[in-house]
Amino acid sequence: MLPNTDFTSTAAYKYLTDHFIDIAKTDLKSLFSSDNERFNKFSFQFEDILVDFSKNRITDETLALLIQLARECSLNSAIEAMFNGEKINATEGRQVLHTALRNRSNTPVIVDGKDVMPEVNAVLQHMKEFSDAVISGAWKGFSGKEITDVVNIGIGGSDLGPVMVTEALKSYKTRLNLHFVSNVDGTHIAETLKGLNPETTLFLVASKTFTTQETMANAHSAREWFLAGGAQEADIAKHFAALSTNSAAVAKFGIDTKNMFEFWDWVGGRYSLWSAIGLSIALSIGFDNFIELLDGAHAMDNHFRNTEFEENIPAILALIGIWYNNFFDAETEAILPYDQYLHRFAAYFQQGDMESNGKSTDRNGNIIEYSTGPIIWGEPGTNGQHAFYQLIHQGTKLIPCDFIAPAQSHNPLGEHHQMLLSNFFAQTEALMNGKNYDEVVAELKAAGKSEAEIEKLAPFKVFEGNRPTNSILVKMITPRSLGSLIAMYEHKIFVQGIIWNIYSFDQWGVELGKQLAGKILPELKGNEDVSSHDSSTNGLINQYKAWR
Ligand SMILES: O=P(O)(O)OC[C@H]1O[C@@](O)(CO)[C@@H](O)[C@@H]1O
Repeated sequence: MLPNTDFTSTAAYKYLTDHFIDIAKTDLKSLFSSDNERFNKFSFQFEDILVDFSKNRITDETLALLIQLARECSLNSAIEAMFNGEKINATEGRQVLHTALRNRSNTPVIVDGKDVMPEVNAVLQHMKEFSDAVISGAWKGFSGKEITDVVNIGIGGSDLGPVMVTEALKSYKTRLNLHFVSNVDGTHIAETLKGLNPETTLFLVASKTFTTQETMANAHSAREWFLAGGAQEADIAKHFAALSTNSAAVAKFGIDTKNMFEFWDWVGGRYSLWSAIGLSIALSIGFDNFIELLDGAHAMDNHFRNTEFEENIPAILALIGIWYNNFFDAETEAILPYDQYLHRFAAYFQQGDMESNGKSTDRNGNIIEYSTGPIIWGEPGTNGQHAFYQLIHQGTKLIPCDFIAPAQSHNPLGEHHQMLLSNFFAQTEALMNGKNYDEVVAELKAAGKSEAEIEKLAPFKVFEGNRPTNSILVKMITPRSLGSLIAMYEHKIFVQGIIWNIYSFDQWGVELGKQLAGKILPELKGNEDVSSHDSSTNGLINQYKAWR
């Protein structure tokens, strides 16, 4: 069982709350000027990943208290409960074992009395054989041609992870062209299928439940498109594979279960890219690179499980996040990758974080009185600088930011990478140091501005500074380092859920909308006006009917 501590009743929380004014009176500029060792003290290197959390509003005292908070919330026993396969996803009665999918040391992982590693490895072997065959061209379509295009049909955790990883690792791409269809909006599959050839297209229907409305609708449309292209029912086996836990539903759809890649209920959708859901990744970058991805995550798992919290990177990032979320009332966190290949990284963790910790009921079933999961958002740098950095620098909201960048680019073109990195380094420095009034006045004077102009303009050019950031510098984004980076954030999310005393691995909040959509869908069929809802919903539906 998970620990069940109300973190607001802990001694650490009480001390942090009672002394917040003093503890939070941290001026980053003075913290750095008074401690030459601050960077060395508040940064850790994990393999080829440097995590610099020194530009945060923390002191030794703050960090010690936050770590005490983690200990008072029995974080260690919670970590062991997860890795040991306890049913910590209590409302669904399931274990949480995405770590077993990348358990490259193959130590036994017992689920309901049975070591699951043999079946994990069997699926990996099946994924290897299949991806090798398709990539090599040995796998032929119904007209004898090799596959050129792979379409992954899935949504949420059956889409976001594969999209993010295949984009992030585009430099490792095989000859196959990967496409992703997720939205039930017909445009998504219509646009995707344009220009594809049924003879050389392979569909992966990715769905843990194999019941998700969007995915089933897209899969049926893909099937119709395929059969309309000259193929017979029997040819489906050569062009459709299923990634799911639900073999009965797969068979009912008409996919040969020999082409089914299984995973299990103890894998959460948003934690499933390491599973059969990662088949599109293996096809995109090759199976060996997919294994590298797993290796990197496994290395981070070992770090997280075996490192004291004082040097535990996911735990420290989690605790710093709680410091801002629960003591500074920050409501969002920005993930800002200075790497165009990582352009879907923040989107991935919108599901990863917000579907895990967007909860308001604690593990006792009581309504929570404190803040839990942050709003995750972000775009690659430098684009974000030309879109929303105004607010981050001079807005009224505190937005803790994670800046991520690779030291080495996969596209070393002229000075581009140095320009990118100069911005990466400058932004966190600017957010920390700001620019005070006197500095602004001096700058305007040097620019020849009159006293009147200076008096008018200066207030608008002041930067408060003291705005916190983490800097994550990766030697190069490789399958291994990306695997470690993803696992680092997964464990950060886990730690925060434990301390907030919530269940991070169910997602009941996605059900009500789906339920109501199921009721409205049949009402949209006929032409008669509807009156079964509130006046807004009735009005909208009836106007739709009038216009369609
Ligand atoms: O993989 P599947 O079962 O089709 O679910 C897709 C997604 O739908 C959810 O919103 C759950 O309903 C996400 O948690 C999940 O990743």
